[in-house]
Amino acid sequence: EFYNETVAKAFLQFYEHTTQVVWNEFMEATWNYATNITKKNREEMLHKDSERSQHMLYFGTRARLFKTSRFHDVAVKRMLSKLQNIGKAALPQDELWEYNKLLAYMETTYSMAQVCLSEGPCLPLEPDLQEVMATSRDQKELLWAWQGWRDAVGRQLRITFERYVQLSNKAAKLNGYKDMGALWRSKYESDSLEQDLEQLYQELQPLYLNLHAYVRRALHRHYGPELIDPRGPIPAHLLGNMWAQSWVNILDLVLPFPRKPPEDITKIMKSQHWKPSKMFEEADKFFTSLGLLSAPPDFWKKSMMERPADGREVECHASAWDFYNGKDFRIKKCTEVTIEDLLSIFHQMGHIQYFLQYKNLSVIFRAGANPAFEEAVGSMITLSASSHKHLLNRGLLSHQRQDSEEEVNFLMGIALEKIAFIPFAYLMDLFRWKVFDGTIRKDAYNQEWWNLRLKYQGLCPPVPRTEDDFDPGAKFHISASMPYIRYFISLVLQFQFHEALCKASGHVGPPHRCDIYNSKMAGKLLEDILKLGSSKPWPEVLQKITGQTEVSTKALMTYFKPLLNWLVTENVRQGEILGWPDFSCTFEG
Ligand SMILES: C[C@H](NC(=O)O)C(=O)O
Ligand SMILES: [Zn+2]
Repeated sequence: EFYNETVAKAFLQFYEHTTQVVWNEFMEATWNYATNITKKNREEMLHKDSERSQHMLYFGTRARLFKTSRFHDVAVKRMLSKLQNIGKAALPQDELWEYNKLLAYMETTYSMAQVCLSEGPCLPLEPDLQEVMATSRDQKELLWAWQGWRDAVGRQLRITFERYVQLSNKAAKLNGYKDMGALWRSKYESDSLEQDLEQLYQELQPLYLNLHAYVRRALHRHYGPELIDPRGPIPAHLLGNMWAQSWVNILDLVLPFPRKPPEDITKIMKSQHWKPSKMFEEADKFFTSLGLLSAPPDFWKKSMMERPADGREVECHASAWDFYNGKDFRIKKCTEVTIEDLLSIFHQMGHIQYFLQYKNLSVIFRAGANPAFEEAVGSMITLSASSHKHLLNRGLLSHQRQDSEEEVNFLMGIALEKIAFIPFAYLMDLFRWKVFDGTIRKDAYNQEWWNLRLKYQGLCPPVPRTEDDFDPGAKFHISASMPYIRYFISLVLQFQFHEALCKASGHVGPPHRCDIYNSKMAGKLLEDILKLGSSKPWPEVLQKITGQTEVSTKALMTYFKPLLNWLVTENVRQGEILGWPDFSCTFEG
């Protein structure tokens, strides 16, 4: 009966019916652990995970038995093929148990790590060490936080990570992939993914090189020639962020027109007594203004919007959660009242909106058209939410007009977030794909990580590194085994979405002045694709929203054109060298 489509449909119905309970219990147990890290909650999570894995194994192996080539219903074929990918559930019981324990160990080590001052308090990453990296202008203090974090996390994970790679690859092979990198890439349903990504990177590189050269000059001005070589890489601890993945926090050091500093929105939020709950309501209002759905009661009742004050150990890295019962959706975030966190909440609420829009689909299709779509929704809304027009309209700015110099300052702020991120978002999985396929061997993990950081980001470690270090492990997504190429693709996609929705909203003029707030037309365009979940191949979904089937950098380049013009002029005027021909990392002192 494995040729019989009716049997297949009954099989899928049975899957649907049993899955929601299994997945809901698994999500609850994982949530309980992430928001209260105790041994008991860890055991409960591991137990629920193995139940879910057994369920996946049962249905995954049976889905493989159906001969679907002559089936008519494309959705049935798509569902059966998705069911066959069961990831780590393919591992033998004992190895799955070991794998889940090492995954929990890595993520917990990251979440509980602190860096202790010689005498007195120990500081966690959020908010304390992030705060130091964002606001300190003392390179010794920055180095203390940067090195301390890597000693506390990266070094502890190195051995475990080696075993994680072995078991990941074994699981991937049992799913029919040559290694885990191949399994991760398969989510994009493309046999030219790596070439396409390299092409996108090449198109964006001129933007990055001009920003890098300009920022290097500004840091050279502030920290002096003993720290900054105007023809060399930039030390990685000076960019305002623990991983140098976003440079927004050094805007004050690099402002193109320093006599026209932007208003301090964080200060305005605090003076207006903003609270985390109000930040979530503000983001929710944006979505309902588009005619989209508001977060349901469970969201407001069960989310974790702040780091708990009762001393509980929690995982602070912000994330959005679907509990697979059509009514329970949550965000977990250790929110601080800052503009950076407000924009991060817009991003997370984009995930929630996707969950809400596809909640009536089969559970197999309750995902983004591809992982990058999931990331791009919230980031695209953030482009409107961070516009001068929107912030003014929401009472977070008071200067009515932005003159052309203030506009360059504004675009620089957005570029420090988006353009600085390009090479980081690209190299994170270039590194892991090479680790999984064996190109990068375990005795060179750290050296190879810094080779990529130098090649793509033009960064150097501020102090010498050895193979006792494991600096990639000091980034959440590597400790949490969370793929990252989704953020690189989302970076390009979100500007395509922004352009399409701005057009639908009737916006005329440059894209950086567009705010789709209140546009029901833009909302409808977005709603129609979010409802599809992962039920259709993503090029079809992309075409529905933008008219194109390709990911294209055109919209991003258009958005930053005024800034690139200014940067090129400025860099030529200063006689800047693009890139880092002095490629060796020197260590001051
Ligand atoms: C960009 C990515 N965002 C997220 O995980 O929500 C990060 O934080 O590195
Ligand atoms: Zn996200």
